[in-house]
Amino acid sequence: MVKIDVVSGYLGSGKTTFIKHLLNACGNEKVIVIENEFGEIAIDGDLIKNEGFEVYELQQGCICCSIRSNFIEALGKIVDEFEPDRIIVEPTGMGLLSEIIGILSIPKIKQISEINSLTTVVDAENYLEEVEGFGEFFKDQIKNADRLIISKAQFMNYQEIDKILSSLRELNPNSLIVTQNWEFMAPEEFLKILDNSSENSGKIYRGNVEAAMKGVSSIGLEFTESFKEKDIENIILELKSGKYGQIMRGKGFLNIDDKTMEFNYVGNDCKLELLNTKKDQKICIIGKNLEKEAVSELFNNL
Ligand SMILES: Nc1nc2c(ncn2[C@@H]2O[C@H](COP(=O)(O)OP(=O)(O)OP(=O)(O)O)[C@@H](O)[C@H]2O)c(=O)[nH]1
Repeated sequence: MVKIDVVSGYLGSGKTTFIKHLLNACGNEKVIVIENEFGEIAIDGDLIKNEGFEVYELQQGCICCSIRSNFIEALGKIVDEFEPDRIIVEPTGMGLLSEIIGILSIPKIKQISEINSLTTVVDAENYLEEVEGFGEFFKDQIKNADRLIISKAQFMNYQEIDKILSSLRELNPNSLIVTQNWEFMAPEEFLKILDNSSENSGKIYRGNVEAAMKGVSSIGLEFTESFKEKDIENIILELKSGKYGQIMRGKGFLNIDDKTMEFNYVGNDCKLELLNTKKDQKICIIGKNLEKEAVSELFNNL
């Protein structure tokens, strides 16, 4: 039986980062990662392929709803063709863990695989704010998990972490909760989190996300010309202003002053990190009431 590990979590919570740590401990296993992206431009798959791992990408919709059948087909195909020991599934940040559990429980999938772990990554820096507007997503992802992994805990103080912990415990009293700073964890510890047994209530909670999903869309942009640092700083300020809609996530690769940078917009903050490999320039932006044309002009009319 192929083990399936689902790594869910809200937009930008740290799912791909967690998976990258985890893969470093899977040396002797044949692992395939299924990456699901909400938008038409794939970013996470590139980040994992960069590290030399096998990735199967499913784009333009969530595997839990609009491209559910593609997910079922992909699982069958991966098991048949690659015979992996383990499949790690990263749903989109808007994915519903309840629906994914439902899919993994259909007889056709249960015959070839078994759920090993249901992890939800919780972003310590943004959780309390984001849960206000997107509570039903969080409830679905947190209540149905058997492991809750807190990311970016090192940036918070004890009182803030306590507040997050009591909120998580209220939603899910049984699950394992990990608050360690990832930078000090050995890769094997990440794997142990998934492979040691843990519990959840066994009841499936279905989030009612219709209201939270209203007006959410994404845009994918590709570029050939390099950017100047000053231009990107201005673009980030503009995106933060709210004039272009509520930016929920931005990610991708940009050439800035001849350097390849990873662009990461999470919460209301944006980070640019230097990459060692050259990349095609592309970004994906997800937002509520997104002014797509204006966003495109912002990047293209410099
Ligand atoms: N320092 C630090 N940064 C983190 C941690 N987890 C995530 N990040 C940063 O948070 C940003 C988003 O992380 P990703 O791993 O891409 O998040 P994601 O959940 O895969 O994002 P989506 O798939 O787009 O929803 C990146 O800039 C990461 O470097 C952490 O524990 N520590």
